[in-house]
Amino acid sequence: MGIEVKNIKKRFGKHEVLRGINLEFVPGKIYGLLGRNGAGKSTLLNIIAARIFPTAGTVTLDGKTVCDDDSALEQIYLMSERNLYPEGERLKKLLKTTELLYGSFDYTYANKLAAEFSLDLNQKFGKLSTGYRSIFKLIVALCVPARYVFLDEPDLGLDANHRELFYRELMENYAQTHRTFIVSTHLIGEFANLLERVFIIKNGQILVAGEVEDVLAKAYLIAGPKEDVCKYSAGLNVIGHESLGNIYGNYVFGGVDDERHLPDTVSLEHLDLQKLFINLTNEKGEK
Ligand SMILES: Nc1ncnc2c1ncn2[C@@H]1O[C@H](COP(=O)(O)OP(=O)(O)OP(=O)(O)O)[C@@H](O)[C@H]1O
Repeated sequence: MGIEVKNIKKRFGKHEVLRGINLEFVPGKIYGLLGRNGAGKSTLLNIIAARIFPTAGTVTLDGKTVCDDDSALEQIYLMSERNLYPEGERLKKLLKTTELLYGSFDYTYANKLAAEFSLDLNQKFGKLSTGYRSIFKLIVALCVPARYVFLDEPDLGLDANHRELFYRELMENYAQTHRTFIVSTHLIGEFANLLERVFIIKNGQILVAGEVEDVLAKAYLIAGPKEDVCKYSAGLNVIGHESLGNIYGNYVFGGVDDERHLPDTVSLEHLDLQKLFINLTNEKGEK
């Protein structure tokens, strides 16, 4: 069961941002939702959390339409990249409001996290720096009882030390609760090892969906002298290339058949998630 997103379309005026998105989030996994700036990630997450309505399509949780069903809606929490909290409100009061909305809230855990991140919960939200706004929103996201937690750019403004701490806390929370986390981020390199499944969104559609391991198993860099590389890559799905001096490289997605003879001059290695993402989404003018 889990969350099923079926044929979601979203138009802002003439701009068709989402063009028939289909995806599924099953319980107990960590997902990455990746896409370039303006690809439509936040729009999609806002639709899933019923904050905005789609032009077409449905979102269900265990078969119940999320926007019509309060019991389904309270199982979903979206940490937005936008700051939706009143600037003049104290953080403690904002935690109370969250508790009222979600029925319960883990204050012991929130206090522990606040101490770890050196966040004073007596402060007003408007007084926080960009990084501390993210930290506060992350604490809320980790302490609400929702089964599906969507994190939209959770790393916004976090320094390297706080990012490490956040990754650690996220994994610890995941190990203990087996909730589903869906992370939309541009820090692909840092998140790659934490993600189990990935969706790559491009031009308002899902371009790649699957287990990170399976996706990367199909992604290669073929490198060597240009002529040999091009000969070896003939007929493969070449998604990009690069040259460094005499060495030429083709990026390939979709696998390499075993029958091909690899010349001694050519090397074949797997790509990491960030390199694959860059090459799949590189076209100028496309998102
Ligand atoms: N309320 C709105 N009215 C009009 N256009 C909108 C609105 N919200 C989003 N858009 C447009 O939809 C497109 C997708 O925006 P969205 O914020 O979903 O992208 P994103 O993938 O989250 O981008 P980023 O990584 O830069 O945050 C953009 O072109 C944006 O300008």
